[in-house]
Amino acid sequence: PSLASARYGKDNVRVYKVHRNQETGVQTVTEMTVCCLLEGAIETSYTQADNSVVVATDSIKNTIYIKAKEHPVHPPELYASHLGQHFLDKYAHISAAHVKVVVHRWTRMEIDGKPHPHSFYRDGEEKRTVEVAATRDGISIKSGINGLTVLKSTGSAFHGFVRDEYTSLAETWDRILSTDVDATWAWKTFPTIAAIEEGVERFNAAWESARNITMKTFAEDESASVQNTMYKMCEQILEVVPESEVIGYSLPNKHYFEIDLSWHKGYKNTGKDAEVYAPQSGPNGLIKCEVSRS
Ligand SMILES: O=c1[nH]c(=O)c2nn[nH]c2[nH]1
Repeated sequence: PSLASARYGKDNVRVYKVHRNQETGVQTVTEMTVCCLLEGAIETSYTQADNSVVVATDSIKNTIYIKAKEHPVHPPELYASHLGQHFLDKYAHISAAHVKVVVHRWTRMEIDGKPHPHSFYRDGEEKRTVEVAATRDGISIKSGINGLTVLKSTGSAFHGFVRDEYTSLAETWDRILSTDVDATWAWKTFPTIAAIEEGVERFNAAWESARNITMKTFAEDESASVQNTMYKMCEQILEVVPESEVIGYSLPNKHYFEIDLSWHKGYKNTGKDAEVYAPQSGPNGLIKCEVSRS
């Protein structure tokens, strides 16, 4: 047997960092969960119990905190790139560092109509994500939004699909559409950290654009299907984020079933009279796509 692939490191490293503006007293917080895995000339640690090539996962965990102290943690793309590049610079036998950063929401409270200097709340379990692969050929970055749960009560249809002896689903011109948005945008590979720092504002701008495009398209599109609506989102993000190369979406179709209540005093609760629905935990549709620039 031979080792086909190997990477190891520390997962679920929770990091919090505060920035204190001494002049204004305004404090800003970032909370993230980090996974950092290393690849390289580490085969003998698996095949021959040779630990001399192992940067301990505990040391990797320490490095995650130290790099958060040394570098900005926002935008997460910059922090993840600094963290990944560190392992290439420090350990000649490491060929790649794979860093995943999941940023949690701490939205500043507005108290009596004013932003509070040091109080925040979790307005949703939506996450901002970054996956970085730092290699000696450059740094590839995939940014994303995960767990943004949305629903529209109309403006969604699904008809004209294959109808055969396996089909029981009724066609609809007016249905609820709900999903948990998992969107990603992969950047052109950056040759160096310097190239990333040059124009670093691109990352926050892209996240804002992707989030706004997702919500606006979801809300305004007279959706013919999840497939077509998500494709429209991809087209727009490619256009608005010129350095993006591939846009991906993975959208569960979280069904809300009509409930026929006609057995009870002839209640009308289906079709255009439907008001009370049964939200389904599963099964759910799952619609995926990746759209590239060319
Ligand atoms: O938007 C949808 N796409 C599908 O492929 C599908 N299949 N059942 N319902 C569906 N809704």
